[in-house]
Amino acid sequence: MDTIYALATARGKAGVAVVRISGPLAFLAVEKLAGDVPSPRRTALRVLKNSEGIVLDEALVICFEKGASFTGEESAELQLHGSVAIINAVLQSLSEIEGLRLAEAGEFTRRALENERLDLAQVEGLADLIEAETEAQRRQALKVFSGALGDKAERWRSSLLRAAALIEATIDFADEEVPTDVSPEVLDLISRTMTELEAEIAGSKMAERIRDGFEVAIVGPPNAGKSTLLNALAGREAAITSEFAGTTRDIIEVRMDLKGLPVTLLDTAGLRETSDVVEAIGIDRARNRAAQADLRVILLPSEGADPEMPPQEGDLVLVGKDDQGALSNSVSGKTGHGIDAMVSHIALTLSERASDASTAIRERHRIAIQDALVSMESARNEVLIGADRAELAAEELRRAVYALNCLVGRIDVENILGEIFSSFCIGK
Ligand SMILES: Nc1nc2c(c(=O)[nH]1)N(C=O)[C@@H](CNc1ccc(C(=O)N[C@@H](CCC(=O)O)C(=O)O)cc1)CN2
Ligand SMILES: Nc1nc2c(ncn2[C@@H]2O[C@H](COP(=O)(O)OP(=O)(O)OP(=O)(O)O)[C@@H](O)[C@H]2O)c(=O)[nH]1
Ligand SMILES: [Mg+2]
Repeated sequence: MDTIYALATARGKAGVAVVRISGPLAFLAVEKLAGDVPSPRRTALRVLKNSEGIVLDEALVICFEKGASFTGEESAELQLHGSVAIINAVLQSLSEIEGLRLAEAGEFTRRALENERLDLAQVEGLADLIEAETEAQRRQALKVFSGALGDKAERWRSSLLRAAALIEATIDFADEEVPTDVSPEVLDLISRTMTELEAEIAGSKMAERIRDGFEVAIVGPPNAGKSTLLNALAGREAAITSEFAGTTRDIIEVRMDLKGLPVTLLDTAGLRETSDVVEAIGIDRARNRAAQADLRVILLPSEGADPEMPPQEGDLVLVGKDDQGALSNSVSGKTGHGIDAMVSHIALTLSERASDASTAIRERHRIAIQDALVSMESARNEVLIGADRAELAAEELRRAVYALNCLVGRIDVENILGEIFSSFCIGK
């Protein structure tokens, strides 16, 4: 096993930079740079020197013994002054030590997985935790990182294994005079587990939304003030505005943290009949994207005007350009009137939906759970057909267990690891 090292903090100037080392030679590397190996898990202030005795930095050094570290391996941290030159000098010195090499992206976490410090779902939670930009994303990722999905999978798994064991027992004792009928208990175990899996699937779309962000589209006729409103929300001139109807053509996207929720706001072309070919393309795009968005803010040019798109549940229909707030349902990108109320409504609507989110946060999870459900459904049918189908029922249950094993990465890991770790940074 190689000993790996990497900068664990972001590149560039910073107060402190952390270099991580993990593997069998981690302590040796510390000894070469710091002169000794400080007591494990205690911060020690040391002067770091390279092999020629040149002082590189005064740093805090922490050693973690094998079996008691993030990776599970012998590891160490060098907490340096965060200067580019110091980081480069320290990384250079480490590279000169025989048996050490620079870590690949996510390699520390990969080792934590291999040493069973984390399961696969936790690794994915950790990836999301590092990516998290809003409060909702942080909470969701932390839940998965702390093992919530793995815990559930373990419960489902043991229910299915128990059902399989009950069935297998009847196969072994099929010759007995009065075999006990286990099917009610088996059916109950399967049904209850299926209900839980179905709930998990139902909430997974919402969990993916929290991960990737909600889309909120601003739609309405040309000149309603859509782009001005977007700019007001974004706090910058993201879209061109003008007094000419038909100014916006492409969809303009602005990513925002809306009261803790990740939201991509979409400004769209004003909807109208037009003979301008390019404008018509823009209007087509606007309609399609807006129809797919999680929520629409439909801007009307005046009170009582017909909405350009039929509002769906949760959509906001507002009259634009109402600078003084003369109307109750209105907004002005120019004066900011009504914007707070609008943002509150959007945040409330989306967070109500977000509360249905499950711990299955990725498509991979949803597919594994769906696979398990298909097998459980078949198992249930076999049990219902009768005792002579016991072997088939047990086989289907084993298949469902296999799918759950994939979910937490007990098996079939290698081919998905590459994809998962490609999103990690070096040093994690
Ligand atoms: N400086 C520093 N801060 C950090 C990390 C780190 O590696 N270094 N982390 C890294 O991502 C996170 C903390 N996660 C960690 C998880 C496990 C262990 C660890 O040593 N685990 C041992 C001992 C557990 C214990 O003492 O209770 C183990 O699991 O055996 C360390 C950090 C966030 N902050
Ligand atoms: N008084 C007032 N004028 C506004 C307001 N919002 C926009 N305007 C003006 O109305 C005109 C059109 O604004 P835009 O934001 O470009 O309108 P739009 O809905 O994006 O128009 P298209 O891109 O053509 O669909 C510009 O001259 C803006 O300055 C507002 O809240 N109050
Ligand atoms: Mg516009």
